[in-house]
Amino acid sequence: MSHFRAGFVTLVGRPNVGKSTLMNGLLGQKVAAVSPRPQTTRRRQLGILSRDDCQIIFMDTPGLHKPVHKLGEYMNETAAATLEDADIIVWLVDASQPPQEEDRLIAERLEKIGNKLPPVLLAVNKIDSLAAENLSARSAEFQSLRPTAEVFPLSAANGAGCDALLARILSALPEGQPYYDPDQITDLYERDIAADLIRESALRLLRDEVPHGIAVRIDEFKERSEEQVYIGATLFVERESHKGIVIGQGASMLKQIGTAARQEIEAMSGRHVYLELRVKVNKNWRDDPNALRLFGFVIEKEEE
Ligand SMILES: Nc1nc2c(ncn2[C@@H]2O[C@H](COP(=O)(O)OP(=O)(O)OP(=O)(O)O)[C@@H](O)[C@H]2O)c(=O)[nH]1
Repeated sequence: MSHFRAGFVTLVGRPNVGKSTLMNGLLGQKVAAVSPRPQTTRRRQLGILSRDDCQIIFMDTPGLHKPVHKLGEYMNETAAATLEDADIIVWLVDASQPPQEEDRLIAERLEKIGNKLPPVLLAVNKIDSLAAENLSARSAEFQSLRPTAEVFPLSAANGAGCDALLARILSALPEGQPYYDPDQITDLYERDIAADLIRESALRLLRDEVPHGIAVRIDEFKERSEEQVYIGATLFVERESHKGIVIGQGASMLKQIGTAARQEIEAMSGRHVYLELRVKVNKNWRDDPNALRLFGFVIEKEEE
C-alpha cells in the first residue's frame, strides 16, 4: 500500500456543462443522472474510483446558479459546502458556448473563498462540438475568469483529454489509505439512485411539457431475492394539468417512463426490477421545506 493515494475531488460547474457525463466516464459506470436538461442532479453525490494505486472520491455538485426558489438555494448551499473540503476542484465549463453569467458567478464564488480554496483545474468540456482552430481562443475566454487555474480541454462524451485530467487529479491527492471498500462505487443508497433515474427518464420523455416541478418519492423498495427488486414510486407534479400529461393517453406516457426507468435501474443494479409508478399533485413543493425534506433534500447550512 505504499504510495497509495486517496482523496476528494469536487466537480463544479453550471447546469448542463456535462458534470454527470464526466463522472460517469471517469468511473466507467452510470452513477450520476445524465440528461439533456439542466438541473437533473439535485443531490450531492459521491462517485468512487478505486484502482490499485489510488482511490478518488468525486463529489458531483448540483449546478451553482442564481436561486429562484428554495430548491435553488439548497443546490447552491450544497455546492458551496463541498468546495473547501476537497483536495482539488474540477471546474467544468462548456466550450460550445462563450462564458455565461452563471460561469462568472462561479468564478466569483471561488474567488470569495480565497486562499482556503484547493487548486482549481479548469476542464473545458465538449471540445468535440467546437472547430479545432477556435479552441484556444475559447479556452482563453474561460481562463480569464480564473487566471490561476490550470486548463484541461476535454470531451467527457468521447473521453478525449480525460486521462490527462485524471493524472493531474491523482498528483494532487495526498498519500493515504482508501476511505471506502474498493467494491463500492457510490455512497448513495440504491433507492436514491433509482429515484434519480426515474426522474431523469420522466424529464427526458416529457421534454418541455412539464418543467422541473417534478419530484420522485420511493414508497417501497423490496428485495425479493438477490436477483429481483420491487420498487413502488410516486411522481409528484405541481399542477393537476401536469398529472394528465405525465400519465398520457391510456397511461401510455407513464408506461414509457416506467419502461425507460426500469431499464436504467436494471443496468445500474444488475438485477431484475419490477417498477410501479403513481402520479400525485403536490402544489408548490419546490417552495415547501417540509416537502423538500420528504423528497430527500437535506438542507445544509453554508458556513461563512
Ligand atoms: N457534445 C458533447 N456533449 C456533451 C459532452 N459532455 C456532456 N454532453 C452533453 O451535455 C448535456 C448535459 O450533460 P450532463 O452530464 O447531464 O450535465 P451536468 O453538468 O451533470 O448537468 P446538471 O446535472 O444539470 O448539473 C447532455 O446532453 C450530455 O450528453 C461532451 O463532451 N460533448
